[in-house]
Amino acid sequence: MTRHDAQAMLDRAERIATETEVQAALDRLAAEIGRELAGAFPLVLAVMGGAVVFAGQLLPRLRFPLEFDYLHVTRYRGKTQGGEMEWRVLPGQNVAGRTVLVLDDILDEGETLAAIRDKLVQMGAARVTSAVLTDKANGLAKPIRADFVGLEVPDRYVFGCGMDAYGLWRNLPAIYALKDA
Ligand SMILES: O=P(O)(O)OC[C@H]1O[C@H](OP(=O)(O)OP(=O)(O)O)[C@H](O)[C@@H]1O
Ligand code: HPA
Repeated sequence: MTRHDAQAMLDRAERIATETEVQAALDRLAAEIGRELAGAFPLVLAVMGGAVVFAGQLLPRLRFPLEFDYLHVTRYRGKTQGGEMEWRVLPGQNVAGRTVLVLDDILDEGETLAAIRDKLVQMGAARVTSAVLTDKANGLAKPIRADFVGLEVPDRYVFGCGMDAYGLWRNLPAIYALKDA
């Protein structure tokens, strides 16, 4: 896709959450997470690459001791339909015995987060919790619920705030839905 195509995609998209709404959701999420996990010295794991913006904006709002690390798993790979799960970076061995907080940008069909939870449990995590910036209201019986949810998004392909559309626009501070999705 060219720079022109990328701009045209954004111009045709519908904004579904403003930057102000995203920032308010982050404030609320941080407060909720603090109430639940402040005393747990959690290991916070960002799911690369979609969680990069969410993690970067949430972490400075968490005012308690924690450790940070990341894992990388993908199943969309620049497409708008999920496929086979590909682990690129496994969680480190430091998860054993820990309370873990997984951060991801979106809970869609739930396959990715469920696989991460199963992996962390298998690796000996004492407790696995999760926070997602967005939860897609797609009516599916998802295999996992997130403990902390920033914003509900409609059943459309969304992008911005770390989420990509065809590999693009993770850098937007607001959330958009593709016109034709
Ligand atoms: O609930 P699901 O239907 O499993 O989808 C959610 C996952 O899909 C996206 O990752 P993607 O595979 O696009 O990789 P990315 O993080 O590099 O964008 C997103 O970051 C979540 O991890
Ligand atoms: O709607 C979406 N947008 C971006 N990434 C995603 N990964 C799963 N669903 C989505």
